[in-house]
Amino acid sequence: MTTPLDHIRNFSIVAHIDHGKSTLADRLIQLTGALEERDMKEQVLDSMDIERERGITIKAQTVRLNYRAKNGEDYVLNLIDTPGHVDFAYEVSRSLAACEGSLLVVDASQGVEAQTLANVYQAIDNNHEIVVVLNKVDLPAAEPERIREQVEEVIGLDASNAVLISAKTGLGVPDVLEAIVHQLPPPREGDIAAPLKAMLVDSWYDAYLGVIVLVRIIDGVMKKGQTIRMMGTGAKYLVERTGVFKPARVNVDELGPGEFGFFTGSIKEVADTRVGDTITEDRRPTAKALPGFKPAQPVVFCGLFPVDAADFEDLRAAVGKLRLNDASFSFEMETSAALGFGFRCGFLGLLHLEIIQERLEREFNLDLIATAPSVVYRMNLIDGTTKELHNPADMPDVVKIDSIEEPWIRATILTPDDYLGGILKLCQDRRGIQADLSYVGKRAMLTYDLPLNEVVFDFYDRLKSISKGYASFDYHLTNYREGDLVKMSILVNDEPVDALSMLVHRSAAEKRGRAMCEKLKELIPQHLFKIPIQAAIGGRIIARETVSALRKDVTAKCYGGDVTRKRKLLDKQKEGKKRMRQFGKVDIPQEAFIQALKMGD
Ligand SMILES: Nc1nc2c(ncn2[C@@H]2O[C@H](COP(=O)(O)OP(=O)(O)OP(=O)(O)O)[C@@H](O)[C@H]2O)c(=O)[nH]1
Repeated sequence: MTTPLDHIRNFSIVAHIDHGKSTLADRLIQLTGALEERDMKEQVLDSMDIERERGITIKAQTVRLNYRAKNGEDYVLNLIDTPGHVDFAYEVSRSLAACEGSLLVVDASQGVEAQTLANVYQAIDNNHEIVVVLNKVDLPAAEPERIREQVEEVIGLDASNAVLISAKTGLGVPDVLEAIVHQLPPPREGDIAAPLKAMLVDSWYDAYLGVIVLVRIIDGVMKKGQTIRMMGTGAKYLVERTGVFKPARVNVDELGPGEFGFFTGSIKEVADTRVGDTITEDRRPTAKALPGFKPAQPVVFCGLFPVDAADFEDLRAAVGKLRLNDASFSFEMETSAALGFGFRCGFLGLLHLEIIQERLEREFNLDLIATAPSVVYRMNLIDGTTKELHNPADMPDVVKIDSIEEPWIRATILTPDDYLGGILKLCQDRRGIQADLSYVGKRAMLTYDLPLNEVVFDFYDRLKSISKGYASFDYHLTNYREGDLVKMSILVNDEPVDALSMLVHRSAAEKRGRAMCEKLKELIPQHLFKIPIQAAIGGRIIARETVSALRKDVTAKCYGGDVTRKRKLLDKQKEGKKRMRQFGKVDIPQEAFIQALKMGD
């Protein structure tokens, strides 16, 4: 039996990272009895280990909560989880498009932050009703009244009904459930007699069931035995199972208007499902498809190579597996003169890159070398064509290039006033153009336009260190702009190392070249000969360092017959070698490829 529309509430939780979204979600699940206490692992929504360890949420999930309100009525509350990090802003936007309301969680000791703003504006853009939740009122530093005013002043939301809670102790959380029922609207439309119309919200691969597709039903019903059609791709599938997450998977007979749930059918790959696509019944299709979404585009690319060339096939299998569950991660084979066979991989951002790299190393036990992350450049060629460049090594001959365009972002940074000077300098050094500066209480809110290429390396780390962790940051891509960009090559022992080449702005080339050479000098161990390290643009050397030659044998110290000691030292040396790659005659440690890019400006 399906639930009447006016007894359904579909909502998400939007918040700045660490303001307590997952803790609140856990509490709501617990209070509505969706999980037995003993099954209640901390943060059940963040199912993957890495997510739990890092305390971030990657995959948007949804949970059905059954709630008997104080008025005695039974409601179905669907909580749609959204990730909080900027790299996954796209997933946030599509989850929001599938529901009618949001809980805006703000840490009452911290106040409004950059991602609070970015996420709540997206909810407002999706016509959401919003319940303001001020969390962490148990903390001595909490100032709920001040933060309530701040929310009204900065975001322009009415916060007079704000719910004051501690997700940690549980204080006030029952009021959140009442607020969901009384302040958020039921689904706006939904005709059970109409042809099936459902939105494809998400999909992922499950080892037992194959591809699981999360849907939001708009009209009609979805049930086992139906042949459904994906209107965007035209593909047809037989529905084998329908169900909901509580958060454990539970089969149901059918899904009706306004409801969230999943279905399975013999869908082979996640790539066969397009998020935002409209699903209808093949026999009786709906007349009009939903507007749909643009697919998430990778914005950062890097090469991933096995340290040991013999691991290439394992790497191929591993990236294939990861891709099954993450359509926003892309890869294609790449060969590098320096690193051999590997893959050029595309990511939504740097965090996404780090997560994938970590999963490959940890879950698949691979030792990897990641090359310099690069953004996607547009090359306008003299012959009138335009080429997208994902890899600096593929840069066309300069004489063929008319102009190069690079992606720009608009960044919002909130920071205590004390650190403003340092942050302005950082943005200026990264070719930023200031668009606005205003104040949110005692904090400065900075808006900057920046080239993405200057942000992908270590902008976020630098921002955090300059502001001692107090500044918050969010960005979105805006447009492509022409830039005076050149390809800088790095030569080690006179051999170009293609994996270290990068595009840089001409004005920054020398500084960056020098910094790279200095860093590499520290990272490359001494050999028995002198190793020159050079940075070059075309044939012109712009920076140079030398690793001096090593004279002594490490074992020379162990005179006499202490064989074990000698063996230990040699083993240690071997251990150190494991994560090195040989280039010509030179061993370069794995970490050099990422470390060399971190500039201490
Ligand atoms: N004192 C106190 N701490 C809280 C409260 N709610 C959450 N926390 C803590 O704040 C930290 C962040 O909470 P999370 O629920 O992981 O935050 P989140 O917003 O889900 O973070 P992401 O999933 O990374 O976006 C955790 O260490 C929580 O234990 C609260 O009411 N009081």
